[in-house]
Amino acid sequence: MSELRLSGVAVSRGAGPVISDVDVTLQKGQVVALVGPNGAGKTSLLESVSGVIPHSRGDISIDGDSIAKWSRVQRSRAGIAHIEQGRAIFPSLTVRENIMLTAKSEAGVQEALASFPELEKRIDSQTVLLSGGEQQMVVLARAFASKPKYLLIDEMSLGLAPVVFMRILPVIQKIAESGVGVLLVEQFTHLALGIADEALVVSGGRVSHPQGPASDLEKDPELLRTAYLGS
Ligand SMILES: Nc1ncnc2c1ncn2[C@@H]1O[C@H](COP(=O)(O)OP(=O)(O)OP(=O)(O)O)[C@@H](O)[C@H]1O
Repeated sequence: MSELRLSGVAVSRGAGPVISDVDVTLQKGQVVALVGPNGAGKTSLLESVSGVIPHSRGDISIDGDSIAKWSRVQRSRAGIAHIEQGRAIFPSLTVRENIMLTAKSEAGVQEALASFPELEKRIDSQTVLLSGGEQQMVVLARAFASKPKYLLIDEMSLGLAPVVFMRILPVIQKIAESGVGVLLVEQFTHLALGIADEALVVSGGRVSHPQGPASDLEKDPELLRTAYLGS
């Protein structure tokens, strides 16, 4: 089965677990939104999947193989890409040079650019000269050029106006349609639910609404509010 699976995962930081008992299944081509209030443990969870920090309980597997003991590099080679919070670009490099870091060849850059037409005209600009939204496109293009199977995205909208982020969302959707499983952590909950196939809510270090159709939460503000409150 081609899927990234978290089963009963807990992640500890310092004194004890910041998030526990999380089950997530992410299939290729699917967008799963992981939403919840600040401090709920979303970033910690993504970090435990890509191997930035270890998980303390449960199991994480891809395509049926446990990756619990794998290093960050092994997970990345197996196809897990992680866009961490903040604009992780190299500002003094051009857009082409940034994408080349993962694409490795000019053909790979061209292939990535086909999904990011907005970047084509800026390809030889220094990335620092781009707008915040364009810089996030570069971050996405670089992740896409690494040909991930699973892409973890942590709050790409930070520092962006919703209207700017709304230009990025269809690109994330297109990446998923190309066969990548996307686990999306996003502060603009409704925008994330709008492109997600499935969603779960975490609150107070627990899953307060288990993974299910994103439309259930999108259409029912009371259900979403209750889940955010953690009850
Ligand atoms: N490096 C760290 N060391 C110790 N505790 C941390 C560390 N990073 C986060 N925490 C704590 O872990 C808990 C979960 O934080 P985390 O950033 O994972 O949540 P989040 O849901 O992503 O929140 P936000 O939306 O604000 O980023 C918080 O109580 C936070 O204070």
